[in-house]
Amino acid sequence: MKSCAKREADKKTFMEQVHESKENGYLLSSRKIGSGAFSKVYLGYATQEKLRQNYKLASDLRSKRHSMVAIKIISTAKAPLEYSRKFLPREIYSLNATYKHINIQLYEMYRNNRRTYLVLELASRGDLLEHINATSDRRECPGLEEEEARRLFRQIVSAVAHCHNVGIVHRDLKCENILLDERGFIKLTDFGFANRYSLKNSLMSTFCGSVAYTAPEILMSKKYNGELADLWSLGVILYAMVTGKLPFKERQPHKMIQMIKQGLSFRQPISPECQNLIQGLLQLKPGARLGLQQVATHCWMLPATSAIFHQALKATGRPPELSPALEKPLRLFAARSGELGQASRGSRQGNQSPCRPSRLPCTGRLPRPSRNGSQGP
Ligand SMILES: Nc1ncnc2c1ncn2[C@@H]1O[C@H](COP(=O)(O)OP(=O)(O)OP(=O)(O)O)[C@@H](O)[C@H]1O
Repeated sequence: MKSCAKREADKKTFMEQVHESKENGYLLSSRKIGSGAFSKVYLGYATQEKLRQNYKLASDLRSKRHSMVAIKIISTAKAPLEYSRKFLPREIYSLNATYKHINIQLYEMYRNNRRTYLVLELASRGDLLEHINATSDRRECPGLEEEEARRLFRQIVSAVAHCHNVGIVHRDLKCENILLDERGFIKLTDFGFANRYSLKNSLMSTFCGSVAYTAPEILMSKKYNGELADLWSLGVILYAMVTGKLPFKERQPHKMIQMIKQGLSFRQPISPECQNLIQGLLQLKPGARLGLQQVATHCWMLPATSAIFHQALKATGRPPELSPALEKPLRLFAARSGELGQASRGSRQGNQSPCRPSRLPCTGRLPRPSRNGSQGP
C-alpha cells in the first residue's frame, strides 16, 4: 500500500503537471490511459485557444469531432541519462519523420528541466494485444478471424513500409505497440527503440524489443539488419493475430533459438495461404524472409489472387514463387483496389517453402512479454 507521504508527493506532482499542461494549452485529466518504463500517459483536452494557434492539431481534431489527445509525460529527471539523451530524442525524431502516415501523430511537445510532454493523437480503443484477447474470449476461439487479421495486417505492413521508406527501423514491433483508434484503424506507436539508418544494408548491434518478437539473429547477438529484423516481428504479430498465441515463447534467448530452430506449428485451422505468409516471414535466415513488397502482394493479402496459389499448390505441391512479371500487375491491382499501402523499396526473393510440420506452439492467452534492456548504439 502506498504510504501517505508517497500519495501526497504523487498528488503534488500531478498538480504540477496539470499546471504545466494548462500553461501550454492543454487540460490534463486525471484519467491515466497507460504507462511505460519512464512515462505515464493521460487523457487530455486541447483548449480553444490552443486550437486557434495550432492548425495541424485543430484540423485533425475537427475531423475527429472531439478535442481529446493523449499526453505522454516522461519524467526526464527520474529516467536514466541514456534514455533522455538517446532514446527519447530518437522517439521524437521518428514520430516527426513518420507522422504523415497511419502511425500515431505527434501534435506537439513541451518540456522543462524535469519533464517532457508529448501531445499525441489519441488511440482510444486500446492495443492489439487487448483486442486479440477480447476477441478470442468473445468468439470462444483463439485469435481473430482471418478477414479481420488481414484488414489490420495490411495497415501494419503499410505503416512499417512507410517507416522503412523514410529510413527508420522500428525495432520494437509487437502487439502492445500497435494501438487502435475509435474507427478501428491501427496506430503504430512507441518509437523508443526506433533508429535511423543511412545505408540500406548497414548493420546494427543493439538488442531491442521483447524476446518473443525478437529476430533470432538479434537473440544470437549477431550484427543485424534492422529492416529484416522488423520483418521477423511482423511474422510473430501475424501469427499472434490469427492464433491468439505467440509462435515461440521462452524467457531465455538461447532457449528461444532452440525453439525457433525446431520450427513452427499451427494447432488450429489456419488457411494455407496465411500459414505460407507467416512461414515466409519467420525464416531463421534474415535474407530468406519475404520483403515488404512481397508481403503486400502475397496471395493471403490479396484474396483475389489466391486461385493462383491453389493452382500452383495442386500442380506442384509447392506454393508459387511470385515472378517479376506477376508481381507488377498484382501491385497495380492492389494499389487500385486499395489493398496495398505504400510499397517499400526493394524486393527480396523470399523463401516460400511449404509449411513444415513442427513442434507445438505455446498455449493460453497472449501474454505481455517483458521488454529487454538495450545497450550499444
Ligand atoms: N496515443 C495514445 N493513445 C492511447 N493510449 C496510448 C497512446 N500512447 C500510449 N498509450 C498507452 O500508454 C502505454 C505506454 O505508452 P508507450 O508505450 O508509448 O510508453 P513507453 O514509455 O514507451 O512504454 P514502454 O516502457 O512499455 O516501452 C501504451 O501501452 C498505451 O496503452
